[in-house]
This record gives sequence, C-alpha cells and structure tokens, in this order.
Amino acid sequence: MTAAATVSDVTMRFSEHTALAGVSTSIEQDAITGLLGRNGAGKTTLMQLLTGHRVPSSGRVEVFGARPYENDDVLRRTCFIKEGQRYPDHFRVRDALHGASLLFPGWDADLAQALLTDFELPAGRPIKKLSRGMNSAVGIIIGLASRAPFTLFDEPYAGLDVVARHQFYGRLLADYAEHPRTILISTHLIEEIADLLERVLLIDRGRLLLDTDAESVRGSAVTVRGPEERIQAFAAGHDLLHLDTLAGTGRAVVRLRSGGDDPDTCGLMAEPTNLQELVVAMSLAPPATGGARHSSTDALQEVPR
Ligand SMILES: Nc1ncnc2c1ncn2[C@@H]1O[C@H](COP(=O)(O)OP(=O)(O)OP(=O)(O)O)[C@@H](O)[C@H]1O
Repeated sequence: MTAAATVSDVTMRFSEHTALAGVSTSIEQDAITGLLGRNGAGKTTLMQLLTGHRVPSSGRVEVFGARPYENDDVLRRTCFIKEGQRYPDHFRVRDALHGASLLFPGWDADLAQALLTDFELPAGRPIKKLSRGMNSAVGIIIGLASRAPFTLFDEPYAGLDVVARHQFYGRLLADYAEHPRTILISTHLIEEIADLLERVLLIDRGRLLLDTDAESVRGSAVTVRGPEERIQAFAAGHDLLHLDTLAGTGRAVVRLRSGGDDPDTCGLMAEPTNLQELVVAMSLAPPATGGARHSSTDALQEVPR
C-alpha cells in the first residue's frame, strides 16, 4: 500500500490525560478510510496531528513525506473539515466558498455550485444565520469542492438531515471515483458509511483496536443465537467479543479464527456481523476477552492493547 500519511509510535498528552498512546498507522493514498471510535477515543486528536494543528508529545507524523506542522507545502494539499466549523462573523456562504477557492489549488467552482443546489443553501445568507445542518453543509461543500489530495472530515454532519447525508455520500463517491484522493472520515454513523469505506481504523481510549481493509472486516465475525452453553462451546475456538444472555439463551458476537467450529455444527443460528456491531462489540470487550488482545493469522490486522 502507498501511504499518504504515516503515524509512527505517536503519543499525545494533554497534561494528565493521554489522548493517544503509542499509535502507529498509515493512511492509504487514494482510499477512503473510516476513523471510528467512541466519544473521547482520540479521533479528533489524531486528525489534528495529521493536519498540523498540534505536534505530538512523542513519535512522528508525516503527510506526503513531511511533517505537517507549519508546513505550507503539506497544508496546501490538506483540507480539514470539522464539526461546528466557525467562520468570521460577517461571512456569507459565498464568502466562505470564495475564501476556500483561494486556498485550494484544485478548487472546483462548478462542483461547489452543484452542491449549493443539492443542499439548497442560499449563497447570500450570512453563515451565522444558518441552521446547524446548513452550517455543516457549508463545510461539506468546501471539503468536496477543495479536491484536496488529503481531505479529512471530522464528524462533518452535525444536524444534517438524512436526505442531505445521503446526498453527501453520493457526491463523495461520485467525485472520488473521478478524482481519487485520500479521504479520512470520522463518524458515529457507521452503518451509513460502511459501504463507502476501503479501510477502517478503530480507536479506543487512545489505542488502535483495528487497522485493516474494509473487505477483511466483512465476514470476519458472526452474530450467533442459541443456548448459552452451545455459544460457549462454539466460541472456545474463536474470540468471544460480546455475549448477552437471558434465561440460558444467548446472543453473541464472535470473531472467527481459522480452524474453529462452524456455528451450524454447534447448532447455532448465525448471521454476519456488520461493521457497526463489530465496532460496538470490540469497543465493549474487556482487554482480557477482546479479540484485539490476540495476535493472529486472521485477515484482520490487530494491534495489541
Ligand atoms: N485540549 C485538550 N486538553 C485536554 N484534554 C483534551 C484536549 N483535547 C482533547 N482532550 C481529551 O483527549 C481525549 C480524546 O479527545 P478527542 O477529541 O480526540 O476524542 P474523539 O474521539 O474525537 O471524541 P468524539 O467522538 O467525542 O468527538 C478526550 O478524553 C478529550 O477530553
């Protein structure tokens, strides 16, 4: 894989709190990567490091082969869209777009105009008078129309309605297909974007739990239902991530290991676990039982906690 950005053994401390602890990963060039994790996991912090908004307490961050901090050459090729983006008080929508057009060499004015129409945004309206969702739409337009070689969306759609979100996904995919670039997107709406993702990074309490291609995630875990003792017998050859039981009957999320039993053989009903369920189960799994503890030969690349 060619990396647009690399993060090597990065720790980020805020006085007493360690937001990222020894994180190493690469952001694949010309791919869409999802950055997932619970509140406070460290997603925004990682994006701030990648965009030169912060320098790590230790470790090294490189984007396009150089450190991003105060590096105009890197930052000109980077567009960072964050939730609740603020603009100067007097700015109208068109001022924000005009400002962005000056910043980004690859700016596509036609795409910006088409997106204004999609999101029904009045170009002449003062930004401070926009609704929350409309404000998010301004950021999304800038992020897409910038055509920046490295575009980061940090939970870009606060308040955006479901129709607008789907317009965003559609536009993102269509434009990315024509103009491949490196896109990193953090979101809590995992199922909505699961199909867009080519790579998945899952952070939990400042550590990477999952760093893999999305294809490997699909089919890597099953959700099984049945008598608890059968679930335990089945899970013995795999990784039990999460188990709910009621009166002896259970529902479990199990990461598959090669060589383990089939759910059928154990008399269990099984269905593939979707990305969102897997993220929930991995984030909730205690280190002693969580799949992330195990190094394995499975398709998933796991990082020890
Ligand atoms: N400037 C700061 N000073 C002190 N602590 C901070 C600072 N910025 C972030 N943190 C802490 O670092 C941790 C990671 O925060 P971060 O914003 O990266 O999480 P996140 O994964 O983006 O969360 P969310 O999904 O809620 O946006 C949190 O515990 C947060 O309180």
